[in-house]
Amino acid sequence: MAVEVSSAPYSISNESKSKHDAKSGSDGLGPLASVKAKAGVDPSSDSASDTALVQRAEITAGLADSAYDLVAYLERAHVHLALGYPDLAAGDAYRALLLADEARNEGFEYHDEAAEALTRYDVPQVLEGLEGDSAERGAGAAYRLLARSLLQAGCLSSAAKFLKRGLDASPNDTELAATRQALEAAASKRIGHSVDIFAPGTLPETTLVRREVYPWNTHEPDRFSEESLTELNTTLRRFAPKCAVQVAVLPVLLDGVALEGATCSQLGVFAVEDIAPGEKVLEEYSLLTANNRMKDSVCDACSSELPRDRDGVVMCDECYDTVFCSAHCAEQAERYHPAVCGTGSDEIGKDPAPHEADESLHLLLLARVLALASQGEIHPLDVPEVKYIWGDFTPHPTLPWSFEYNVETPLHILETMDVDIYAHPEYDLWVLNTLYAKFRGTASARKNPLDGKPDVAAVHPYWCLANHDCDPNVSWDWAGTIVLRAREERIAGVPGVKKGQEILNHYCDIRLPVSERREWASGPLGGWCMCARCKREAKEEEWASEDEGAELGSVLEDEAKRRLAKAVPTPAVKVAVVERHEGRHQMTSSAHVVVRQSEDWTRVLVASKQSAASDQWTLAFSIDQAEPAGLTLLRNAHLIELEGRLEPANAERIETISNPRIVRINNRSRGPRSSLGAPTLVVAWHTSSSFVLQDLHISPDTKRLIAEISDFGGPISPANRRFLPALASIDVPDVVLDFSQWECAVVDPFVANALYSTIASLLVRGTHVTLVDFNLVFSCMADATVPMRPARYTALPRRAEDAIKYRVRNTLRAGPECPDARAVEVNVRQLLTHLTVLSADELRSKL
Ligand SMILES: C[S@@+](CC[C@H](N)C(=O)[O-])C[C@H]1O[C@@H](n2cnc3c(N)ncnc32)[C@H](O)[C@@H]1O
Repeated sequence: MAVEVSSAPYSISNESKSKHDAKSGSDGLGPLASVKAKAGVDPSSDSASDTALVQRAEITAGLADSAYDLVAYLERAHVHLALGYPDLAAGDAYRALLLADEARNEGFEYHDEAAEALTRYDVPQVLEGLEGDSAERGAGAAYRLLARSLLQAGCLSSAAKFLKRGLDASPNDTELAATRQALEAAASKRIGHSVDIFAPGTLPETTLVRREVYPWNTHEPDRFSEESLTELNTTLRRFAPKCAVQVAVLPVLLDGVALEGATCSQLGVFAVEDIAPGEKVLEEYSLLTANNRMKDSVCDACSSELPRDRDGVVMCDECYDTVFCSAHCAEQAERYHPAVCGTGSDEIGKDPAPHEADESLHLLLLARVLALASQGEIHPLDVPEVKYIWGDFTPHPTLPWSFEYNVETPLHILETMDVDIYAHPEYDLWVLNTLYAKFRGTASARKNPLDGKPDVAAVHPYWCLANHDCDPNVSWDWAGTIVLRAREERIAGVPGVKKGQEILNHYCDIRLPVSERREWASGPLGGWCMCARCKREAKEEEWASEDEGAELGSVLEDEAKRRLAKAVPTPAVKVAVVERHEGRHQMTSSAHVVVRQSEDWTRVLVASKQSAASDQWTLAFSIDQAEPAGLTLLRNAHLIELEGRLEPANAERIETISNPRIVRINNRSRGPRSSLGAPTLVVAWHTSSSFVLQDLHISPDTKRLIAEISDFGGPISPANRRFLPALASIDVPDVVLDFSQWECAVVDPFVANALYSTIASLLVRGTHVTLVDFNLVFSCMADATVPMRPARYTALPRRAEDAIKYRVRNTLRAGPECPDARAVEVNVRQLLTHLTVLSADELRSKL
C-alpha cells in the first residue's frame, strides 16, 4: 500500500473557524444535523471531509459509552488519517495498542474492561487480515497504524520503532513491508543518503506542525466578543488597574522577509489612563510555571528562588519534598498540587539532556495544566491560565511535535496521576496539541546562570497579551510575579504611556542590532518584526552594507582582544606526557599548561606553552566542545605538577603499590595508575581533575571499587561533575561511593545530577552500588528539603531514591531495546534492589 509522506500534518486554520464552532450545535436540528453540528460541520454540507468529521463525532460518542474499546480507537485513527491528522491517528493507535496490552495481560488494571469490549465484535473490519486472537490482532493493527501515521506526521524515529515491533510480531505482514519501503525512502530524502532505519539514533524524531483549531473544538472562545473582553478585563483590572485588553491591528509577519501593508486583528493591552514613566503597569501572579531541574531551590508554585535562609518557606505535609516560597503559594497550590502529591508524576521531564531543555519545559507546563484541570475538575482548555491564549499565529508549521513529548509522556504523566486515560476524553491528543500550541510563543523562560540552559518557564496569560515592539514603552521583570513597568527612557519614543496608547512589550533583547533582534523575536512573533524601529534600522543597514565587511572584521578582532585581556592565567602547570609502548610507560614529551576556570564555572580554559620562557597562549577551549588537543594532552599526562590555585591537591605524583589486598590510589599517588589485581581498589577523590580515572587499568581480579568522594576543593566543582561519570565507566561488579569525607559544603545541582546519573548508570549495568554516609552529602544539596539528619542515618532519603529511579527509568527507556512502559517499571524496581546504604562504620566492619 502506498503511503503518503508529509511533514506538515496540520491543515489550514484561522480564527474565524473557531467562531464558526462557537455558533454550531444550535437547538432544533434533526439527529444527523445535530451530529454534524457537534462535529463542527455545516448541517447542509455533504463533502468527504465533512462525512469523516461526522464519523469522528459518532465514534467519539461511542467511546464515551465504551471507553476501553480498542476497535473504536483504531477506527477513529483511520478517520483521523482521512481528515489529514496523522498525529491524532498516531495518538489513537497508541491507545489501541495500550488497550491490546490490557486485554492480553490479566494482571493489568483495565484487563477486564478491555477484554470485555472485544467480546462485542465478531471480526471487525479494522482487524481483518490479521492473525491471532482479537487482542493480538488489535496490537497488529495498532502497529500498522502507528508506523504509518507517524511516518506521515514526520516522526521517523518513532515510526521505525513501531514498525520494528510490528515486524517482529508479524514478519510477513505486507502492509508493514510497504510502510518500511516508504519509511526508507522518506528517511533517505530527509537525511540525504540511504540509512539503516532500525539503527538506533539514526532517524530524526521531531517534526514541525502548525496551530490547528480543530473543527470539533468547542472550547476556543471567541476572543473578540464582548463577553470574552469583559471577562478578561474584569480580571486584568485587579492587577493592572490602568489597562484594558482591546482589539489591536497588527502587521502580518513572514519569516525571513519584510512584508509591507498586510494587517490582521488580534488582542493587545492598552492604557485606559495615563501611566507615568517608572510607574508599575501590571503585576501578575501565575501558577502556570515549570522548572526542569530535579534538585532546584525554587518554589513549586511560582518558580521564584527560595530564600536562602528558608524563612517563610512552607513544605507540603503529605509529600515532604514539595516546597513553596510562602504560605500564599502553598495556598494557591491547592489548585493543582493535590492532584500530583506523592504520585511521582512531577518528576517526569526533569533533568533533561541539554538539547531537550526547551521541550521539557513545555512538557512540564502541560503537566501543570493537566494537574490544574484534574484538581479543578474542569476541561484543560477551560483552565483560566490558558483559556484566552491564542498561541501560535503563523500560517506555516513552527511548532515542534514528537511522539515522545506529545503522546507518550503526557499519557505517562496522566497515568502516574492516577487518571484513567480511557475514561477521560478531555485529555485527548487534540487537547494536548492545542495546549502546547498555546504555550509556544507565550511562555517566558529563564536561563540557569551556571550553564545558560533554560530551566524555569512560566506562562502569564495577561502579560502575554501585550504585543511586541523593539522600542517598547515598558520593561519586564519576573521573580515570583511578573511586573511590567513604564520605561523611563526609550530609544526614540516618549517615556510613559498616554491613555489610549498600546502597552508595547519586548520579546527580544532590544540592545541588539536589527538583524539579530529579528532573528531572536521571529520565534514568538512568527516572522520578522516590522515595528517602526526595525524598518528604520533595516534601511540604514542596507545603506551601510558596502562598508560592512571591513567594519565586521575590526569588531571581531576587538572582541577577541577584549576576551584575551580578561584571561588572567594562574601559575603554569608542568605536564609530562607518558605513552604506553610495548606494555611500558615512556615519557614522550612535556609541556607547561595554564589551567584556569572561567567565571561562570562552566568552562575550563587551558593554555599551553611550548616552553616556560614563552608567555604566549596558544590554545583556549571549552570542555563542552569536541575534544581539543590540549585536553588530550592533559588526559594523557601521567605526571602532573600543578601549582595552580585551583588544583593544589595534584601537587604530588601518582603512585603504584603492588599486590596489596586493597590498593588505595588517589590523585597524590605516584606512578602509572593500575589496580594490579587487588581485590579492592580505593580511589580517593578530592574534587580536582578526573584524569586519574581515564586510563586506570582494572584487572579482572578487582571485585570492588571504593571511591572516596570529598568536597575538598570547593562546593561548585566542574571536576566532580566529570569525575562521577568517569567512575561509571569503570567496570567492576561492586562499587562503593564513600561520602564520609564530605565536609558539608553545598552540593551544586550539576554535581547532584552527575551523582544520581552515575548511580543509575552503574545500576543499569548490573553493578551493585553501596552509598556510604550518603545522608551527609544529601543534606548538603542545594535544595535538600529534609532537615539535617544524623550522619549515620542509613536510609536513602525519598527524594534521592526518586531521583535515582527517574534516571534508571530514563536510561532503560533510552536504550536500544527499549521495553514497554510496564516492563521498564518492573526492571526499575528490580535494579533498585541492588542499591545499599551504609554508614562508614558498617563499611569498615565489612572490609
Ligand atoms: C504573546 S502574543 C501577544 C498577544 C496576541 N496579540 C493575542 O492576540 O493574544 C504574541 C503574538 O502576537 C502577535 N504580535 C505581537 N507583537 C507583534 C508585532 N509587533 N507585530 C505583529 N504581530 C505581533 C504575533 O502574532 C505573536 O505571535
